[in-house]
Amino acid sequence: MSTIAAFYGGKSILITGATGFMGKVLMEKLFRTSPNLKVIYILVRPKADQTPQQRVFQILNSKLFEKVKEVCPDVHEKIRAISADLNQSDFAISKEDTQELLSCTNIVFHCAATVRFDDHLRHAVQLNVAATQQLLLMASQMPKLEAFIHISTAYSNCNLKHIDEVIYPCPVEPKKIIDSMEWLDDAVIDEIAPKLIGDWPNAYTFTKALGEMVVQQESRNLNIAIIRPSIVGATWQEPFPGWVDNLNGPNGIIIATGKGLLRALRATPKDVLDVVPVDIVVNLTLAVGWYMAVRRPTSMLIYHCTSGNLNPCNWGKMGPQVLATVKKFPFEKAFRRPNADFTTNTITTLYWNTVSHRAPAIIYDFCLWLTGRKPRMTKLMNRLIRSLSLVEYFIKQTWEWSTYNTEMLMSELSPEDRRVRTALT
Ligand SMILES: CCCCCCCCCCCCCCCCCCCCCC(=O)SCCNC(=O)CCNC(=O)[C@H](O)C(C)(C)COP(=O)(O)OP(=O)(O)OC[C@H]1O[C@@H](n2cnc3c(N)ncnc32)[C@H](O)[C@@H]1OP(=O)(O)O
Ligand SMILES: NC(=O)C1=CN([C@@H]2O[C@H](COP(=O)(O)OP(=O)(O)OC[C@H]3O[C@@H](n4cnc5c(N)ncnc54)[C@H](OP(=O)(O)O)[C@@H]3O)[C@@H](O)[C@H]2O)C=CC1
Repeated sequence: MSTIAAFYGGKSILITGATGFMGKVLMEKLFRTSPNLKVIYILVRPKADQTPQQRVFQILNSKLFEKVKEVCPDVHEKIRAISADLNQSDFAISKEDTQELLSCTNIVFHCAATVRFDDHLRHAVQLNVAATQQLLLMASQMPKLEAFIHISTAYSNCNLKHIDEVIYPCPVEPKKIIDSMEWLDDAVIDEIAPKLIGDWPNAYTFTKALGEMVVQQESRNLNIAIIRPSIVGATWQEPFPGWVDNLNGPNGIIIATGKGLLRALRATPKDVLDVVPVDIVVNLTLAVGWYMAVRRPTSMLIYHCTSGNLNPCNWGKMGPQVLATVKKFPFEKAFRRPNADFTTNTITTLYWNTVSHRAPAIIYDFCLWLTGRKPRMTKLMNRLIRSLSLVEYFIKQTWEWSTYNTEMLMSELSPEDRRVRTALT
């Protein structure tokens, strides 16, 4: 058994964001490789008229957890869904549940966040900054806590071109932002948000940077690490290739290409696109949890989970591979046969958006209308074009991330663990 997997045996683990894309894969890996762990506490909010327990039941019965049921048949007993809402100042967790979390937790993985690029600043601050501050306060009251792992993003300092594994000071003090959100109304926040966000592209990356500052300021005597993944894509190997459950990041664009919706994408073929599979991010996350708890570094460490300088992939390689794959494995109910190409400037992008995206959608909807069916393609195409405009910032430029700490950690792993966890190189 791997040293890292053995480490998590008998542990009580708290995961926030466990119902999300990354959180599910993290939870699955823990149950599959450390079935003798004691318990995984997950903070779950009620959603779409499902109770937290119903949501957990649905996740455990999904394809992602098929292997877990074989190696950890008592998984239902080992998962503790705690009703919580990180939008509330006290997380709306009951006193009993809070007491159990504080007295039992050994490891915290903080994955929860709002990852939308168009979120209101108030919501992004509450979730990505204030909730992190509140969780750190809780963690400081956990006598058995061995490590606190905070998931940030490699783009928290995307206003810089070269990013080291350090925390960069933000121009605004996080506590002041949190306090001001409590008394400013939405209209005023909308007015001042662009000035507050400054040269960050959106509220998401700005509040993730603030969240890192809060982790640094409120670390007290906690044993903390921050992980910064770049663009996280579908699973590469574990528990099986190609698993994804959302349209975020690359997923929506690849699916839109496969469905024949996307015909033109503004990107420069030679530019490196920094994508990492979610199982690689999770492997690093578990390795960091083990390293921080066992080796106890004297200071907080930041780990970049990026592929650009270890195993670079550029658009000129990624694009044709995606096209070939979606042609080889065609999507059901595709709008058109997949075919797409890069545009390299605003004019050609506007032209192809009109000719290949908007016009065919309008014609298709007109036919739907003529035949008495509800038009829907124009709305979907506009959503896709809007999504592309929001991710364009991340596509049209490249960054350099140093990976010294991540490579140092890899060198500390046993041969067995290194075999499993170092697919980045
Ligand atoms: C040769 C050419 C080959 C071409 C192929 C080559 C491919 C190669 C690989 C490509 C690599 C690209 C890299 C991208 C860079 C990512 C940068 C991430 C960097 C930071 C990473 C992070 O650290 S964090 C990352 C996660 N954070 C996001 O990535 C948030 C984005 N996202 C949103 O911020 C919201 O999504 C946003 C957009 C507001 C919409 O918001 P919205 O309200 O309009 O839409 P919603 O998402 O709410 O979805 C409501 C309805 O729209 C439908 N829909 C949504 N997206 C859709 C879509 N793309 N295509 C169709 N349909 C879509 C959905 O199915 C729903 O349908 P329904 O209503 O029926 O349920
Ligand atoms: N995906 C990516 O490309 C990247 C992601 N990251 C980071 O990884 C982490 C996980 O991202 P990802 O899994 O993609 O995000 P998801 O949006 O898939 O998951 C977000 C998680 O946070 C939870 N959450 C959101 N709001 C609340 C709330 N009010 N109360 C309780 N829980 C809440 C969600 O719960 P619910 O299911 O109820 O909505 C969900 O479990 C984030 O910190 C993100 O910044 C970093 C780099 C890249």
